[in-house]
Amino acid sequence: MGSLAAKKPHAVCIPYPSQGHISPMLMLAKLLHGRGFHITFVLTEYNYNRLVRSQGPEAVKGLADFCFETIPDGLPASEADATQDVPSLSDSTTKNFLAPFRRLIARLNDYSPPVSCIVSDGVMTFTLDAAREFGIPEILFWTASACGFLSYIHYQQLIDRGLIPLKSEADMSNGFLDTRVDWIAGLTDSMSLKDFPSFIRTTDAKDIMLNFFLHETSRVTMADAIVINNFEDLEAPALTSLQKILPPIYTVGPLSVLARGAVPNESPLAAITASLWKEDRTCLNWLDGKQPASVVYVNFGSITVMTKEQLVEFAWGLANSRYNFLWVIRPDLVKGESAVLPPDFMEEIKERAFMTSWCAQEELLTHPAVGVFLTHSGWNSTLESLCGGVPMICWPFFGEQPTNCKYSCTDWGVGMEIDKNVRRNEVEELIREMMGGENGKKMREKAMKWKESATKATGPNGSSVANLDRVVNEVLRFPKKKKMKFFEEFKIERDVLTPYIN
Ligand SMILES: O=c1ccn([C@@H]2O[C@H](COP(=O)(O)OP(=O)(O)O[C@H]3O[C@H](CO)[C@@H](O)[C@H](O)[C@H]3O)[C@@H](O)[C@H]2O)c(=O)[nH]1
Repeated sequence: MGSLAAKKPHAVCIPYPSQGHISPMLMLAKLLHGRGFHITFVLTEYNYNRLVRSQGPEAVKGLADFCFETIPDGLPASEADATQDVPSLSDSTTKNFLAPFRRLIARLNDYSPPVSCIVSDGVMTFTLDAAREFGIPEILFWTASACGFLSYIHYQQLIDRGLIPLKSEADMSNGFLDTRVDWIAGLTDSMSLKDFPSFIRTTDAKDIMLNFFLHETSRVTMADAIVINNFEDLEAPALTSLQKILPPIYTVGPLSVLARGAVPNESPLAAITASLWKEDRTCLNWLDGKQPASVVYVNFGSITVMTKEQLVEFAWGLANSRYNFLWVIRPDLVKGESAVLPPDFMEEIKERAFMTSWCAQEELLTHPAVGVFLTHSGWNSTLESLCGGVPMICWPFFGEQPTNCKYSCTDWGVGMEIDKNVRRNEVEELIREMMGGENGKKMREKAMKWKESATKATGPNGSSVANLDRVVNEVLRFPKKKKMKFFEEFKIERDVLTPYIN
């Protein structure tokens, strides 16, 4: 190993193994590479193979100083091009990932610049044990909203107050979820239980996802710093609260904007994308022929599933609105079956719709023809929509999506929610209101304001740029001695936690 290469800081970047986490981590990795880091990007074997199938072998070839490595995910082998079962995968990350991850770092230390820091997904905190063992700093990357993070962190308090787990299944629908939660500093006052990340909706104290988040959030305090895909103006109150209870937390987003132009077009890195499905780029050409703000864009991200009845309600709502629409239907969108739409619907919409199975969403949301985004409120989608100045119709599916939806519809003033039990009339009405009504106009203006704010944060002298430089210089390159006071400050009650783990 040449002496220059040996001196290069080496960051091992490891995302949680699903699309909504891999994409922003890849952007962060590219930004670190641009700041002089040797990068090892760790994928599960399953996702590595998917990336090769969707993008070709070039996608993972990398560069001499930007390498892809794999670890197994501990789940039964599969060649499917579908999102894995989230509870099984999450459970496996806590049980099966540490040993191969540790072996990978030891192996990397033998033949590349020694690993000098870890950049890990915020819900992959097993990596903190490896960082301790190798005596290197680690930052956690929280890929979702600050309001989502703050809500997850308070799961334990919801348990302590006897609010969760739910006492019976009836609590899901008898109004109990409307219970106000107005005692968490930094969360909007009108929060109720239904706005919390969805894993509280269980009667089982041993529920895998409830316990996964209790476990993960109890360990985040061990990190040297936390970075979040966000910008200061959007979530100031939640960020201020998080700052009081966590290690230093830095907003470094929206990464999709910050990463734009960070890699020169001629660099082989520019072509590397993390899309696990093959992108259909022809939809961008279809949009080119449409009037400004005249198209409804529909996409539910990489994990959402629905019943075929729900699919049909969305379909007729879209058709009856009479607007043009571009609908991305993932092959695994409908639970347990393929997504088949009625022939009369296909006939009805053939002149004014474009349907495909996966697209270059971030690019698409900056297209002037897009008027509204019908979304599941995943955090990347929400940010990409704000960065495109596009208001949203929200149909949250799970995780912190109800929290993102709540904020989109209230504090950020950019969204309207569709009832879980989706009906075609409601879809039609909301589309009409958003595309042609007074509310839609106001929300579009508000979304444009957030777009300006995001552009400012990621532009020259922007807060996200400055924050990224601070993390790089103060934490990753020249780490100070670890401060262990956070545990005491936050008072995580491990004894209370224990019964809920395992
Ligand atoms: O046709 C498509 C559909 C999606 N995407 C991209 O895929 C990502 C999807 O991410 P997101 O909108 O956050 O949705 P999920 O895939 O559902 O994301 C998971 O991860 C997010 C970040 O932690 C969480 O906010 C969500 O709740 C969680 O479900 C985005 O960058 C999209 O641009 C495409 O490029 N093309």
